[in-house]
Amino acid sequence: MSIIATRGLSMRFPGVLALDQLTVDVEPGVVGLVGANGAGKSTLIKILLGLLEPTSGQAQVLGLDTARESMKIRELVGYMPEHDCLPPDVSATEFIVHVARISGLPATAARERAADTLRHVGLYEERYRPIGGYSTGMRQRVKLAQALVHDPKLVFLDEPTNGLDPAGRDEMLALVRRIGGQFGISVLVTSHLLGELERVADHLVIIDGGRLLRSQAVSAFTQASGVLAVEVEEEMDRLGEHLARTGLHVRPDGRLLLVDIAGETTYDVVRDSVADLGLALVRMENRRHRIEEVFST
Ligand SMILES: Nc1ncnc2c1ncn2[C@@H]1O[C@H](COP(=O)(O)OP(=O)(O)OP(=O)(O)O)[C@@H](O)[C@H]1O
Repeated sequence: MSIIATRGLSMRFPGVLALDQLTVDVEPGVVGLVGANGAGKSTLIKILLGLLEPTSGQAQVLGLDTARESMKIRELVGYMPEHDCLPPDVSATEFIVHVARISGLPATAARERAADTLRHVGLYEERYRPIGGYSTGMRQRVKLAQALVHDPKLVFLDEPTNGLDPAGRDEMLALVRRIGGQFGISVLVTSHLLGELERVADHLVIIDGGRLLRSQAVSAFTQASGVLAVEVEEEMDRLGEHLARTGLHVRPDGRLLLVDIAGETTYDVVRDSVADLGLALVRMENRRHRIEEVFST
């Protein structure tokens, strides 16, 4: 079953068409929603949650209609908004227990569930301190915890890496992956950085100006290219010249030699050349496309 299905979804704000006839179906897993700033990502999430009414078209989340069943959708879905408005004077524990109570858990269960959730998102001793003194990374974790505390089937994470330094981004992306893998919760995660979502998503939906550009499994973007990447310990140039003399197209790329595959014999030619020249082969592999390359062509 699709976790998200939209049909001809449009959203017009005064002077801006934020979504333009968007039709897309998404299967369970970690789904990356990619688009430049203003592409319509947050607008789509708000419609899916029933917070905004679309100008036209329909949408379903977990098989539920966003126009008629938004309360049921909110029971089953967690939402980490892009911007935060966390209360500065209470601790993460107090805040998350409060959110758990709002979602209907009794007091003891809410405390247990909040403690588990805060541990899962990587907040430990600091969870007893007031949120006002937290770093951006810690605030993002509190926002993530409030999206997860009611045990949703699906979470919408709107730009979870926003404002984080490279190490903080890596940690947040690892958490996103763990939510999808270890906890078995489907995730719709947005970013304006394609390379970021390429690392954690199973499927990518790419929008531009409110329109669907592509919706495709990450593996389909990164399928094998017709290029062999070869790395030798030393004398890469000598190997390159040797291969060029056999008629192969060769070019250096950092520590790698990229060889256009010209039939099945290419592997043998490279292997034999390395042996003939007495070089040490580090690796030889069929290069995979990087998604960014697919979009730059
Ligand atoms: N409530 C609103 N009123 C008017 N225009 C809006 C409103 N919300 C969004 N927009 C406009 O709709 C377009 C899409 O905005 P949206 O926030 O969905 O983009 P986004 O892809 O999430 O980008 P960002 O990451 O910058 O938030 C933008 O041009 C934005 O200015």
